[in-house]
Amino acid sequence: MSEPVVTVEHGVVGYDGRPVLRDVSLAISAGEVVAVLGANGSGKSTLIRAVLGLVPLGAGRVTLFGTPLRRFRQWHRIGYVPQRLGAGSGVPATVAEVVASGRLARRGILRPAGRADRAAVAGALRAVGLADRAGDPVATLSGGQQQRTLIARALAGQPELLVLDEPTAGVDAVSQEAFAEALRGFVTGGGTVLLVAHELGPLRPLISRAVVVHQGGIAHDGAVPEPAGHHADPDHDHVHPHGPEEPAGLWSTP
Ligand SMILES: Nc1ncnc2c1ncn2[C@@H]1O[C@H](COP(=O)(O)OP(=O)(O)OP(=O)(O)O)[C@@H](O)[C@H]1O
Repeated sequence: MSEPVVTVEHGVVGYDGRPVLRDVSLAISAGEVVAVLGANGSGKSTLIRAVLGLVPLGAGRVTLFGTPLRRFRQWHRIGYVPQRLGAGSGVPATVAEVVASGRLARRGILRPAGRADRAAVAGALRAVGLADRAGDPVATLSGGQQQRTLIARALAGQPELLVLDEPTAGVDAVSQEAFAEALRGFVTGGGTVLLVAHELGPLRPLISRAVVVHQGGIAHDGAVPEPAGHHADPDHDHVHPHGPEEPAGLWSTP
């Protein structure tokens, strides 16, 4: 089997001496689409930020594409979309400029954009359904369109791994569908995805594996849990047991 894209071994992360993740181990293989789920404040963002080296590990080990995190330099292989900034960030850049900034790690700051850069930007804009807004200032877009712009920015770098923190939170239904479509294209092309989500919505059919963070550890690693309320569906086959390990409130967070 090919080398895992991401591994976390006995990861411990805390802020100001307060532990958030106590002992987390995880391995993600190429082509997987892994959703990190869990209640508010359970440490989902902390987990993916630790994977990217944005918060330090108190103990344990992370590798990316087989290389220990501290020696990893091939950041062009990873696209990251952080949790959404608040509205009205006042960025005057156009949609195309923001997406083009996703090429910087590939082309180096000083080299002018070439044909491959322009093609990648155009392709990423098409993938998220924003080709017709390329010249518009980002600030004139809806929140969902702004989020799609950030996803296009990550796609433009033609990464092998996409890391997304709540990509569809507070995003309108049209943008959620557009995002799911873009992600489907990325995965069909062999990409690997690690995302944090509260609600999977239209992403649900794309997710191959769910990891539930609960009380500093991983409470579940496997099939995507059913959303709350699903049991009431008349066609729901009741075959799985309700164990005490089901974290309360997993699907009921706002
Ligand atoms: N930079 C920070 N400094 C101090 N504490 C932090 C910091 N970032 C997160 N925390 C705390 O760590 C805990 C986990 O936060 P994290 O953002 O990882 O959770 P989450 O599961 O992603 O939550 P949400 O679903 O609300 O985004 C929370 O109690 C949070 O308040």
